[in-house]
Amino acid sequence: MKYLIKVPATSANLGPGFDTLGICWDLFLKIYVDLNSNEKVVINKNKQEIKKNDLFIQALNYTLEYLNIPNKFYKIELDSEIPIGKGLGSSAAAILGGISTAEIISTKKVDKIEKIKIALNFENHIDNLSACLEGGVVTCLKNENELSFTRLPIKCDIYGVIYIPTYTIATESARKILPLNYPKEDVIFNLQKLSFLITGLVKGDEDLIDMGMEDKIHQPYRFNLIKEYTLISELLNGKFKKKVVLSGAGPSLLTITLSYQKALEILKNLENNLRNEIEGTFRILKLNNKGIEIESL
Ligand SMILES: Nc1ncnc2c1ncn2[C@@H]1O[C@H](COP(=O)(O)OP(=O)(O)O)[C@@H](O)[C@H]1O
Ligand SMILES: N[C@@H](CCOP(=O)(O)O)C(=O)O
Repeated sequence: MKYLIKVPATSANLGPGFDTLGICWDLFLKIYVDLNSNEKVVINKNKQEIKKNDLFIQALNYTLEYLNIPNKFYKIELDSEIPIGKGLGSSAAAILGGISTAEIISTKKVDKIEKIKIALNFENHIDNLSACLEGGVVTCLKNENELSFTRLPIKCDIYGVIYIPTYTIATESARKILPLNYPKEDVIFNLQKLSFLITGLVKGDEDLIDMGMEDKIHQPYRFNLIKEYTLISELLNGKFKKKVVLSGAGPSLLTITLSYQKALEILKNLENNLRNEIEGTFRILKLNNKGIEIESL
């Protein structure tokens, strides 16, 4: 038996939805699982063996043990399109990829909340995790008593134009720089912006989305780490009246639009104007409404 598991990239936060909102993209960690194997091996697409401390292997082994699966053989090949440490949820994809692979190997069903609970042993970002599992745009809830997520009822297409710098920022360090407490005005600012953003996404109203894509909880501290922010946001603000947010904890920068033509226009403009000034890459991402997919090969 052979399977392909496609685990999507995600952008957490979307500006004001810090630790709350996540969007799922058509960009994947692809996991090829062959159960007709007489060894246990996990390799990358260059046929190099993956190290045991990799999050995928850790989550796979943890889940196999959790499901009480005695030694089974498998050959797994990982082929990832998701850049690591750029704010596109590569770690959430690796963890959920490991959990979903264990599910396939074991033939036991693990429900979505159980998957999140297993994943929380490895990282705490329920915004990435729930968007990756569920697809679409997801809002999530985690406190001492509750763990839940739900997908926004969005009917429109959504395109992200994303700038991916050449350097990485570890999410852990981008969290350490945030304050412990916030002024009431900043919290109110975010609540108001988040309400507009969610309403704009649900109504398919790009003006409301643009009004909502601002934040005072994490971005003012994190933008300082991203030297290209001012150039990119001035261009997008001036020419297209668009807001730029961090994808996750950064360093990637993101704007969203409901029209592919507009996404293309923004992309070309950014590339043409900033080609000689910045080193990273621009690309268009499309909303993925499916979340994790499993195909028999
Ligand atoms: N298979 C893997 N894929 C992605 N990240 C991994 C993997 N295994 C371990 N990691 C760790 O997770 C980090 C990336 O996670 P994070 O900083 O949250 O960024 P991202 O936005 O890409 O998820 C890497 O620097 C690495 O230390
Ligand atoms: N809400 C988290 C999301 C981190 O996402 P990542 O893709 O950058 O790991 C945060 O903002 O810290």
